[in-house]
Amino acid sequence: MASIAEYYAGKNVLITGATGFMGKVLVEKLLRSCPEVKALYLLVRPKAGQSMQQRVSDMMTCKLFDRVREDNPDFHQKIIPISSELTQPGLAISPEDVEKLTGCIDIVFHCAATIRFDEPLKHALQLNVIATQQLLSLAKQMHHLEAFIHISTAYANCNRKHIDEVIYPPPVEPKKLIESLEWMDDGIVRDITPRLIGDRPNTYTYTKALAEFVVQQEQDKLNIAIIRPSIVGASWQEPFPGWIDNFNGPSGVFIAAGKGILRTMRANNDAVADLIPVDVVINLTLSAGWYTAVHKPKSALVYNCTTGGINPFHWGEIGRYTHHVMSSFKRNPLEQAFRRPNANITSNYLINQYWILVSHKFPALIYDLFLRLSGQKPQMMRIFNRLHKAISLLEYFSSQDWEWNSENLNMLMSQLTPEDRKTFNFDVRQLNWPEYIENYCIGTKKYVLNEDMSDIPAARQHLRKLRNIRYTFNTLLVVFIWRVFIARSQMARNIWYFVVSLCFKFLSYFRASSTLTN
Ligand SMILES: CCCCC/C=C\C/C=C\CCCCCCCC(=O)SCCNC(=O)CCNC(=O)[C@H](O)C(C)(C)COP(=O)(O)OP(=O)(O)OC[C@H]1O[C@@H](n2cnc3c(N)ncnc32)[C@H](O)[C@@H]1OP(=O)(O)O
Ligand SMILES: NC(=O)C1=CN([C@@H]2O[C@H](COP(=O)(O)OP(=O)(O)OC[C@H]3O[C@@H](n4cnc5c(N)ncnc54)[C@H](OP(=O)(O)O)[C@@H]3O)[C@@H](O)[C@H]2O)C=CC1
Repeated sequence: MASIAEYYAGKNVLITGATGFMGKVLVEKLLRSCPEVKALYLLVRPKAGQSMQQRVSDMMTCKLFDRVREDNPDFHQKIIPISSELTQPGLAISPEDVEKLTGCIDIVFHCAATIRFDEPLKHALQLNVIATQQLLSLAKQMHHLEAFIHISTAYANCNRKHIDEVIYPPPVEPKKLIESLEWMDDGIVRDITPRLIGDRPNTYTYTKALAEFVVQQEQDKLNIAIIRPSIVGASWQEPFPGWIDNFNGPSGVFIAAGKGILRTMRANNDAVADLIPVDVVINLTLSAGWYTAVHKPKSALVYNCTTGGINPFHWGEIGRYTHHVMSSFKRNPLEQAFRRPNANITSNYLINQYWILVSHKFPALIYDLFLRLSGQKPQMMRIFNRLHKAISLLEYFSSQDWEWNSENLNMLMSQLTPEDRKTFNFDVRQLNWPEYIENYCIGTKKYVLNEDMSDIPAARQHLRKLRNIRYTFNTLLVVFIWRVFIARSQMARNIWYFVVSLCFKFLSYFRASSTLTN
């Protein structure tokens, strides 16, 4: 039987969401580990004044592609951008491109989605469900299609505690919902959204669940697999450790903590932090593509791609044992930190609120006052308000535990040759969490914030300065409080005089004894 790389040799692959975090890693891995792949057709839209060609060219200059560039400097010849806006009818693909795609595509990877937790329902539905439906219609017209791989999320069914590798009945029939929302204006949709999403926390998980159902409806006509990753984090090994390019999920939290902005967060210390490295997800995705095309399972296979049941890591291990995120950022500090990194995790609402007041709002207020007095625009309170909004949306995921079944993932691993198991490694039993978190933190510094590692001595110096400012501030605060206290209490005054006279006596004694010895 063909190995994975042999299977992809000569194949034309269609990828949506290639400019996104996971899409880029998928493109890179295909080019690097399946060098005989014929062509990658990427559905890309123009964005922020850049044409789709410009965006794809920029993407290929990214450091992520360094290894591919070394192996094959002409790799860009295999990349064919296709203009497409997924929220438009027919995905806004030109008739000529539709003809080209239907004539040549062998396998589809559908990664594109809106992953925002606060996305208005209509837009999330348009992109995550309707676009998936349209892509499936296009896929059905493809003459040689062998597999359709849909990227979902392990949290699509987060209203359940135990999640099997099955497609659960949708909360509502997608077609009916689409029809009903069509005539409603945005205000009405916003008002009824909480009732519609029910026990799910946001429109993202709700629409991803609907998308799974839409995909399942096509399982008789197409060879389908669904990949459900949990919280996708920086790369573990490939193409190099710690690659990450966004603020989503834990990355933004780590950065905010490293910058000394985030000092407290609500999470259940004992709950599993189900992080999964992006390279693991992509290795599983490519393996599932191979298996689906070669073995053509009778019905769509779902692969829960999680770590909790295999190699668990807990939120408490990030927060409580300071050798992880905090110590990593002390060893490799971020530039221009607001305060020294020192974040704590608590599951207690009141304690968290207390620390938000003392460690977030109070310093922000003082800093903004300082900015105002020095003629600058206050900004810290605004930053904290945004941080609190983001954190409140993440807390749902950091405060609970889920249990995912991973039978299909294990079955797939057993089907791989020993060589493929190494090249397309998705065995997270070997993942060393402290090392992974350290590389993750360094990755946020290098690839998200684009900070130079050679600036670390200056960043350390800045942290020392912050520590001295803190000591000075604390001393002044104690003296101030004491002075206020002294002004109001005779007993405090007596204690103060006693301490001062004791110090005075000690100094005189010290001076006298040093005069004698001289
Ligand atoms: C030290 C102890 C730490 C312990 C805790 C660690 C981890 C956190 C806990 C839980 C993580 C759970 C994650 C669950 C994931 C579920 C899995 C999934 O299936 S999907 C994908 C996950 N999706 C997301 O993570 C998206 C979440 N984000 C959003 O929904 C939105 O970004 C938002 C939070 C609602 C904020 O929206 P807003 O409009 O205010 O901002 P923008 O997103 O438009 O961003 C504007 C601008 O700011 C930059 N940005 C974004 N976030 C941050 C940040 N945290 N810090 C700094 N800067 C940030 C962003 O890049 C934009 O910049 P620019 O305009 O230049 O592009
Ligand atoms: N990141 C995570 O933690 C997790 C992600 N997932 C799933 O993985 C998949 C990929 O996520 P991730 O890479 O992190 O997401 P990103 O937000 O990084 O990427 C989203 C991709 O979708 C594309 N896209 C969005 N809207 C449109 C549109 N209207 N037309 C064309 N393309 C569009 C984006 O293109 P553009 O650059 O033009 O905006 C981008 O390429 C998603 O399906 C997500 O649900 C699942 C679990 C966890």
